[in-house]
Amino acid sequence: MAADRQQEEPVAHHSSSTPATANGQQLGDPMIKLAAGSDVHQFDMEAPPKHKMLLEDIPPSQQLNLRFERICAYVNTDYDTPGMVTRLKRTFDKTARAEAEAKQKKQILFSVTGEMVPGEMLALMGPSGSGKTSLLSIISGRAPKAVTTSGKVTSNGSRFTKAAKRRVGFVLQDDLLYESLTVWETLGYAAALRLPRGMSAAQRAERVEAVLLALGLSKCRHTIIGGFFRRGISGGERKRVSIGHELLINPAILMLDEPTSGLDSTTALHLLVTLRQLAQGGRAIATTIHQPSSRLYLQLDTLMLLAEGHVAYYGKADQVVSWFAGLGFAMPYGVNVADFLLDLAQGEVEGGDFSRLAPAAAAAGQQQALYKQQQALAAGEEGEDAQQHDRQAKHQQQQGTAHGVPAAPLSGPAAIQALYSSYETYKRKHPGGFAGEPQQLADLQLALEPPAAKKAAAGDGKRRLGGGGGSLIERSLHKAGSFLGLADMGGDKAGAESPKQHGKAAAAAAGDSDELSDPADEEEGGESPEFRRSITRIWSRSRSSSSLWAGAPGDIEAAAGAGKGCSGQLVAGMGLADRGGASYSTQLRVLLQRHIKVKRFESLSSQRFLQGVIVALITGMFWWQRGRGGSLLAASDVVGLLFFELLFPAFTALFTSLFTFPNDYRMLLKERASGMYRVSAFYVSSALSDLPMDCALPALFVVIIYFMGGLRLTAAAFLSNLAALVLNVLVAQSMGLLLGVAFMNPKTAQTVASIIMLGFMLVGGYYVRGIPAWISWIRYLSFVYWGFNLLLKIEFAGATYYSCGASGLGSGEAAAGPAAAPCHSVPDLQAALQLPTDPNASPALELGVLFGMLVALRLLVYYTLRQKTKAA
Ligand SMILES: Nc1ncnc2c1ncn2[C@@H]1O[C@H](COP(=O)(O)OP(=O)(O)OP(=O)(O)O)[C@@H](O)[C@H]1O
Repeated sequence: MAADRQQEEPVAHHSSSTPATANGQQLGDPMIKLAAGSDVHQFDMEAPPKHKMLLEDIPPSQQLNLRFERICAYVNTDYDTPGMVTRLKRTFDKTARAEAEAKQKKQILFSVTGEMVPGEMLALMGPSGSGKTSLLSIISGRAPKAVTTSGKVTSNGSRFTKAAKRRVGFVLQDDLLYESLTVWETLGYAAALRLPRGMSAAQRAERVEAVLLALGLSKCRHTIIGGFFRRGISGGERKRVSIGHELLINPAILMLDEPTSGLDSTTALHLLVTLRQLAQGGRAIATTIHQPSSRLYLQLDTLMLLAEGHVAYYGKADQVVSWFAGLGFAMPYGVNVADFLLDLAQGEVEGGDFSRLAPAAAAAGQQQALYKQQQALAAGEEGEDAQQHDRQAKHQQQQGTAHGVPAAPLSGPAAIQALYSSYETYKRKHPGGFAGEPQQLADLQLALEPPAAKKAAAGDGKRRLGGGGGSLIERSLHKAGSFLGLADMGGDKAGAESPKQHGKAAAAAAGDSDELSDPADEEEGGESPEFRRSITRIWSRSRSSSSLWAGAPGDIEAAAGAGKGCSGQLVAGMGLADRGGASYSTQLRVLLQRHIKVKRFESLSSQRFLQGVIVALITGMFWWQRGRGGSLLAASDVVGLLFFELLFPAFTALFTSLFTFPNDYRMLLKERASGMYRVSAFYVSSALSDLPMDCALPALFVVIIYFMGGLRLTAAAFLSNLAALVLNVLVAQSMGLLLGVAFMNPKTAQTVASIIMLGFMLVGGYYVRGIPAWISWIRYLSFVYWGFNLLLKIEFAGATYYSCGASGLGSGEAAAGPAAAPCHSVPDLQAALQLPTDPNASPALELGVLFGMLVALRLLVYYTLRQKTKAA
């Protein structure tokens, strides 16, 4: 195929040849532009010459051939009831656990085998829900844990190692990018994290430039990605940035999930042209694609059509029409090939020639035909319908002799089954199961056709490939004709043919036009990279196929586990990709910078500041200079002030941090899957990036209320108060992070957090003093309790307060003092104010417990985050 493309290069002069038309479409132009390598770039406004545009080719020695064998996948048919109760039940109740395990599994992929070959673009097509995304995520090692898989994935015939996985670029269906970063920043940070540590900053910048150029993103390099609230780059540009993110590492394998969805057809074409060029540079590319236009379809090399999780076709993209025509499903005239394929895979196309179909397919057809007959009889068909039915019955007698089945057109589930059964039959006879090479197509005829036809087909197979002659562009146009349902690119007969005739003619045309060139021709001009690539491809295909299909046909079924053709083993070596190229310190630095940049538009920070200042001012007004009073009454108010000073910043920090990891979780999973950094680097940098704000807010709060409230006026007391508050805030924040990461659902986390905080507040030592002994231990779990005790010690240690007047609290405390009778100093402040701790005792215990809590919670957060990323 690569060799074919090489031949297609020097054909610019053919651009003046008569463009063929089908359905009013100009066929010639796109083909000619695509075939003529240099003209391709006229699609791109800012495209530089080709040699500059693309990343460096992958040398043959570094190319990767990814083979996936007998991939099966299962999911639960029933959803998991979310929530803590279910989880607790599962943990402690054996029956509930058994029930959960026994939940019925639905098979979504059925023994799918194929390969990604360097130099080729494999398209996964199929109706929605046919399993395209699942297959792609399984072979890339990114399948969610909820999907049970079996089968085998190998690269270059060996285990798909972590090192090999690092060379895989995977573009998700949804573009997962930070909205507040610019295009340049997005790619720049990714380059800093993903490229080998040996690369200099200048080399990395060069790589980013190359990617920007290759994807036509230079113009929007300084535009932010944007999102719902802040407009940024366009949808097409977003998609290209996502692809660029993966291209940075110059991957040997690139997988893309629906890269063209949401794009207009021209932008989608630009994208596929670029992808095709990247493939030609020695990369193996696989992409799921929904409904490509004819122009887009022409970019595809290999096609795997999935129908309800089964392979209905796997082979050359330009042979698919003839393949299905050969099975009796002719493409109607004027239909886009992609539409036709999707209709087929959904059983929307009537057809099926039982004399050629596999026994299983024929059986399905037989059932359907019998059913139809019964229905027709029951309905008492009359007139034209009855005659037609009669004609069909006669036709069945003539055609259906091969398998002894009636021949009525198939549709619906029977047609789908017929399609994949036929492919499975073919696969058993053909190592590797790759359809569409001319010789194999000839074999298909031999395998499926009645004996009389075999002789002629065998004769055809002996014809010298390429004997049909004609220029490359003619052959290319011929191919286009077969895609679009034209039997003859001259266009004189095509329009007049019936769909059935047309299908057969298309089959013949495609068989003629897709002939491999003689390798000797290629060697005339020396061994070109394209030629080497094609050799690699052929070598790798033959090698892998021999290892795969060494057993006799039917071995797969014999080895079946839970499903047909499934080994029942988990896919080997499907762990996360290895670490990224950057050193740990670089990861920390780059992630820290990125975290800070990502928050550049966060109005939350200024809102939190404003909120803190206003609340502090109100508090200061209410407690205005109460700390200066010296009376027991003033001391009592100060206790309240200290408790509030502690609670407010702790609450704010805890509830804000609940969102930290749930917001970043998907990004973390995506980037971890690419091995960009360690979870710990992400975690530490995230915590560090929050630190300035976490310290600045309580500091501001403390400064305002400390002096307005008239608390102890010594530097040591002020700084200690501030430090204690920051420590407490960090503990509260860690608790918020833990709840956030444990539930990953901010709503649930909020509910749990409010219960916990309320509990901690109540047992904190201010509201309830006489907690029943059996439950009083709970306060030791409360960081509020320890923080409050610490603040009390800082404020009241060694201080003298006076009890004045009959109440013992006094009201004229401003003038109070030893001289103001009847005031007297209070010997035991703890007893007088019912404090939870002795203010004169050492604060070491409180400090130790709070530090311990901080460390323990942070470790727990890290552990939980790791577990979550592993389990995802
Ligand atoms: N984790 C899961 N839990 C339950 N069902 C799942 C899960 N993942 C996939 N499926 C089911 O598997 C089938 C294939 O899904 P998949 O997303 O692979 O299809 P698709 O061909 O990519 O569809 P689309 O084109 O709409 O993206 C669907 O029926 C889907 O509902």
